[in-house]
Amino acid sequence: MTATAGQIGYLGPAGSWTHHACLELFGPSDLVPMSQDELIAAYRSDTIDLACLPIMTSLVGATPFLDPVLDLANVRIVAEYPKMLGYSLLARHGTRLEDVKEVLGHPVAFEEVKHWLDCRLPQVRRTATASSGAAAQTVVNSEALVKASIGPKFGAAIYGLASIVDGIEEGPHNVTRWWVLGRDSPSPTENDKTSLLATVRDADLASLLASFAGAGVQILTIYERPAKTGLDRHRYLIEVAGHEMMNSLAGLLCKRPDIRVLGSYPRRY
Ligand SMILES: O=C(O)C(=O)Cc1ccccc1
Repeated sequence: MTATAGQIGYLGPAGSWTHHACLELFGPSDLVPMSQDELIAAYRSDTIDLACLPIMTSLVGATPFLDPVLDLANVRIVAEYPKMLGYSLLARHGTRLEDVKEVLGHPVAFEEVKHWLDCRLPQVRRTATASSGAAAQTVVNSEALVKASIGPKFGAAIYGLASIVDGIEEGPHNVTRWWVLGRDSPSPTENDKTSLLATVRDADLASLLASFAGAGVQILTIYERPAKTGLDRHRYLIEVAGHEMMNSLAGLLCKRPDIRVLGSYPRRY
């Protein structure tokens, strides 16, 4: 799928959780479904204005989308979007639960419904797909009434499927967090968050953290990610309260040019 400037790329196809998030955030106009690689490439080459990706969930932690975003040389996070997800099992009309021989879904989705699948469909084959939308699309194109997909219920309306069981997620605590990537950080508000990236040797981690405390910058959370250059060095996604224009944070960033700003945006949780 190609896109022109002015459009919003999302992990597609239609019926994915990311489609669902984008409909809530932006409405239906200008949304362009893409694969993960297409989305990253389109954002990098400026052929879309915004890119929406799920980067972590409260059950699974970092998703496979986080590191490719952190790998981008130029990235601006312009919004975050947290959402509690309720999963459904979708199948072609006429399929009964006892007919299902194969369940399709995104690997992250499988972890979020693992408990239900282990209890109710323990013998059924689990097949990974690129998204919940791709899973629903495969099910609607299948011949026999033996496949089902896991994902948002609205996929049933999009593909003419039936929702045969709702509420199969492990919950009610499973929240997914999306980032919207754009070009310019939004102006400061009363309640912002800034995402930072630093790669340091393990021996230098304590002094990195001390520099935040010394500047009076409140760390909200730290995600350790592989630096990919050896075992004794890690990449840290550090999220702090406030906007990058805030004096305390701006002062810290002046003193520590090794800390990269990924974006400042209104804090949603
Ligand atoms: O598979 C999808 O529909 C996605 O958009 C990715 C995803 C998978 C699981 C939880 C949240 C997002």
